[in-house]
Amino acid sequence: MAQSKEERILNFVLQNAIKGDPQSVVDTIDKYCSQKEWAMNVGDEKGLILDKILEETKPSALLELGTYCGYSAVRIARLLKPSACLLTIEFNPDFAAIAKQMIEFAGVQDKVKILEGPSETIIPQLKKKHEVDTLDFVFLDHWKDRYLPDTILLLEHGLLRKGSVILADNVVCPGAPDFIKYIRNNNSFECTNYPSHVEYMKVKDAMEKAVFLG
Ligand SMILES: CCCNc1ncnc2c1ncn2[C@@H]1O[C@H](/C=C/CNC(=O)c2cc(-c3ccc(F)cc3)cc(O)c2O)[C@H](C)[C@H]1O
Ligand SMILES: [Mg+2]
Repeated sequence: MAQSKEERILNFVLQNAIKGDPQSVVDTIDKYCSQKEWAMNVGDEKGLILDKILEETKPSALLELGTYCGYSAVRIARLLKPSACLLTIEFNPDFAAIAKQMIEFAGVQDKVKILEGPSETIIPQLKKKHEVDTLDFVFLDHWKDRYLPDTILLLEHGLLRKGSVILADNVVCPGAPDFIKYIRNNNSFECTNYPSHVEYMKVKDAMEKAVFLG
């Protein structure tokens, strides 16, 4: 069976990165995806914005929507304090399997839990089944037309508290216009836009940070 692009990315990491070193895993994926095959990881340029916001927020309870190959899960986990935990939701079983291996190779498996399934099913289960109280940080990077419905779901299930940070990738390209319209017009959120570029390209993109005001 021919290898998928995602399998090729994982194999390149297994053969070229340093086991147990999350920074080397992040750098190796960026090297492969900028030189060999483009892939929709948040990447190095937007990754630095993500890093900075994480260092400012110092979150303990984190949620990511759209694990894909696990690039941002490793990137986020490498900055977390020992007691912090990232829950990352991925509904494609092949990608979830690749991300699991990526996360374990990076040595961050103690801080990351992959929840396999659709976000709309798993989000309502977070409090009872996954012992979440409220989330300090949410990274949106799944299908762009799901950012808004899933944000509303988080609110409906009482998963955000005063100060919770939502960070959304790709609000320019591919774009998430309904999410942006909603969040910027909702007085319960304080929004900041971070202009950048699509990973590994010169195309304009941006990330949006929305702090929930309670
Ligand atoms: C319906 C179920 C919803 N619930 C769900 N529940 C769980 N998991 C879900 C759900 N919906 C989706 N996922 C998973 O998340 C991932 C999907 C990620 C999607 N990301 C993009 O489309 C993108 C495109 C570009 C781009 C830029 C420029 C271009 F020219 C081309 C492409 C750049 C970027 O940075 C991008 O993140 C993964 C593939 C998919 O299985
Ligand atoms: Mg993205």
